[in-house]
Amino acid sequence: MRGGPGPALSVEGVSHRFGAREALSGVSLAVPVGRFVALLGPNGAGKTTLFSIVTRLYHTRQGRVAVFGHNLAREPAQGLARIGVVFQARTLDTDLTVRQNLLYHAALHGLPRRVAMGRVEALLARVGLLDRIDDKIRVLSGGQSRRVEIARSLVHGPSLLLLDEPTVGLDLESRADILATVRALVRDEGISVLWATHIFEELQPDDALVVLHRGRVIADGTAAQVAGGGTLEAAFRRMTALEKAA
Ligand SMILES: Nc1ncnc2c1ncn2[C@@H]1O[C@H](COP(=O)(O)OP(=O)(O)OP(=O)(O)O)[C@@H](O)[C@H]1O
Repeated sequence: MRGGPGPALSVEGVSHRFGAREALSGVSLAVPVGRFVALLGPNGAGKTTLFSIVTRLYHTRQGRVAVFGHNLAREPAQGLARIGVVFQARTLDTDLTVRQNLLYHAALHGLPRRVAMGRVEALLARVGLLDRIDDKIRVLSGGQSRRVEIARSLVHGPSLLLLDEPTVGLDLESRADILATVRALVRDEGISVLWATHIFEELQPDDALVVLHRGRVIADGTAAQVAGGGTLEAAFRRMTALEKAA
């Protein structure tokens, strides 16, 4: 089932501290159903902390997070079942094959093996890696491993995909490839996506964009609106300079 009440992801007034350090301060954003939303912020902006809250790795004490209308504080299982995640750090077992990694993930989600086998093959075809299904992860390139992680994140049939800087460390071609794969999931399958990045060039003018800086949302709109007629990078520098001066 896709859709349901409310946006795919709704974050309202979320704050988080690590001791004295405030990593997030009153962050609100939404990922509408079937949209690609970019969360743009430099290192340390709070992107990973936000992902950790949305995936319930960290407990939210302040604010509210809802996934397809399920408040994660009250209905965590229903909300989390709809989420697929590609973490910033690599999380595949390099000594197992592509197939074994994905089947293992499917088993963790309680999928019957026969259903899982079919789904794994379909997803690998989707990310262009069906011919590598019996290769060990260790022989794949960085970009190919990322595509396997994207396939794995979809094995349990989520409708909201969270990707935390999935293109970091990849060459230009692999970056473009990963981005195209994810945009196709949005366009063809109606998956809702929150894509965290610090790379301005990954955005298209009509992408929905949330700019995070030092734990606060400093801009929200389409990339073209936020860029304000210039480049996104120039707009970002202007906004953060204004903040420093304030
Ligand atoms: N476990 C932790 N303990 C203490 N401080 C932390 C912890 N995790 C993150 N922080 C701090 O919280 C702030 C936000 O970090 P976070 O990793 O969320 O940012 P980010 O936008 O994901 O950055 P990056 O692009 O480098 O991953 C930073 O100041 C960071 O040093």
